[in-house]
Amino acid sequence: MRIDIVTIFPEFFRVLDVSLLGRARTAGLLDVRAHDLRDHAHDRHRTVDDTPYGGGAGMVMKPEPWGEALDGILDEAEGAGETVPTLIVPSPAGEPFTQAIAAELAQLDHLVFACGRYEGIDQRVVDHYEERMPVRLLSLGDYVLNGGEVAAMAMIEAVGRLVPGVVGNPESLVEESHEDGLLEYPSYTKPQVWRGLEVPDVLRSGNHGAVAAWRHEQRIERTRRVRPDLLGDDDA
Ligand SMILES: CN1CCCC[C@@H]1Cn1ccc2ccc(-c3n[nH]c(N)c3C#N)cc21
Repeated sequence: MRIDIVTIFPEFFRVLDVSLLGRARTAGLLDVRAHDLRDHAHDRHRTVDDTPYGGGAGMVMKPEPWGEALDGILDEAEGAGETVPTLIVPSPAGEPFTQAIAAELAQLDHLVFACGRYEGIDQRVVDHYEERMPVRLLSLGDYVLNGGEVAAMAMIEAVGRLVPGVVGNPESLVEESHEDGLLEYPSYTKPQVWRGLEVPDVLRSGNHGAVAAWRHEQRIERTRRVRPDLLGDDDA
């Protein structure tokens, strides 16, 4: 999978050079490229924002630098005969980002993240590119961030780890929280007793059926307690 990120803070994504996603990049499973939006602003101050039409506080990101940056990525993809990438725009006004959407995006060949700042990106950027490529406005959650970078990072990690081959043991992706609508079961490791707290006996029983049943019951109980909204009416 190729992932392009357009941002005024490309250095923010250097963290993607480490850990699991860093190894995936080295292995060629993920091709992540961060682009500096200011490289596409050609005035002396490399200006990417301006005052909002209609007045109001704050500044809005100008459409021209976005057009030049996104055209460059699209033109390269089209020139290489690749499938048209999907544009992901992190936004508090977007559709809630979920594990199901992460799994859907992990099937695609090429994602482009447009990370806004200030009060957001001129609406005509989304309107224009909806004519050229699939566009998804996605929200990380119901709270306000200062820009799209943190959301893009979270989405890239959630999607990247689902790309085949990135996670060494695909089994570890099964029964994760939200993977099948339930929260994950509690995990334990040695020592058997820590500060007077013991590992549940069933986990040391060697009875795999009993362990599986206990873990499933723990998932349902934890989901019912913490996230009853995830359960159907007859399970809540
Ligand atoms: C604060 N400032 C004025 C109010 C509107 C937002 C703006 C800041 N801002 C600019 C671009 C941008 C993109 C995403 C997000 C964002 N916030 N919360 C989420 N779940 C997000 C996502 N995903 C915030 C952004």
